[in-house]
Amino acid sequence: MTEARTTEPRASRPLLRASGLRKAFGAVQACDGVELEIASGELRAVIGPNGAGKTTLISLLAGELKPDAGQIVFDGADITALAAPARAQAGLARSYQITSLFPRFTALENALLAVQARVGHAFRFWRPAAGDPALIEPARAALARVGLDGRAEVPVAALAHGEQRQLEIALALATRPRLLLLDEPTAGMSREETQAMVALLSGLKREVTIVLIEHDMDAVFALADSITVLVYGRPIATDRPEAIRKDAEVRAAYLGEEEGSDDRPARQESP
Ligand SMILES: Nc1ncnc2c1ncn2[C@@H]1O[C@H](COP(=O)(O)OP(=O)(O)OP(=O)(O)O)[C@@H](O)[C@H]1O
Repeated sequence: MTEARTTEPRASRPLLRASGLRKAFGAVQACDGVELEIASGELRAVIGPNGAGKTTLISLLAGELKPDAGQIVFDGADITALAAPARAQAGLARSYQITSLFPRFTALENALLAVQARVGHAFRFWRPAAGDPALIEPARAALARVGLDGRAEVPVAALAHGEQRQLEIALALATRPRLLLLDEPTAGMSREETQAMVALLSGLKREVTIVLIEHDMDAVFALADSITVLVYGRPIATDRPEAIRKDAEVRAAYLGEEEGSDDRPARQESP
């Protein structure tokens, strides 16, 4: 790891700091000089119109995309040059927008694979760890944490969509992250499933620092401690939810509302 540690005292420094982060795809500047500070224990929502660069930002933070410029410091260490697996080992986990589960394996088998990856058995694939309590216990605990303990033996393909999304979060938790990056955890969910996901994330708050990309504004305003609004790859505002709700520039740029037309933002859905 590149150990360019800062001299800042741990208590006062942010858990994650991105500075001058840039990423272009051809002529599209998807991430255009992003500055971001995430405090330990906070739940930060990142919102913005389609194509604003939210997923690109998460991929840069997770180490799945290499920035053209900029720096990412996690817990005082410069992780900019680290690939995704090393960032996961350092405590930075991503849960995916597109499902990354093994559909024919059970929920428990999927969780076991995530725990195996954490303890360094990732490439002894597929050696079921069914008899190993050191793996089974954390795998079952991760399932219980997301409310799937009763569904451990069910193949992923037979789980409801909402349960699959819960399982994705369990897999991320199985790596014992300090920072969890969530890309649209409620995408494609029914109203009831969304409510269950909001309850789950509400329970996880404080246990783990969370950066949440989300289009469902009810979920965002229910969960976020603070909100960053991205437009054309740039944060145009970062503030507490009440202030974001009232911010005229945010409403004009993102929420598409006439100033003062409503007392809360319109709900935006994924396409
Ligand atoms: N791999 C890629 N190759 C080329 N262009 C890309 C790639 N990934 C993203 N882009 C472009 O970068 C811009 C930002 O995309 P990104 O997916 O990060 O936005 P987003 O805010 O997550 O959008 P959405 O809300 O629709 O998921 C878009 O113009 C998109 O077309």
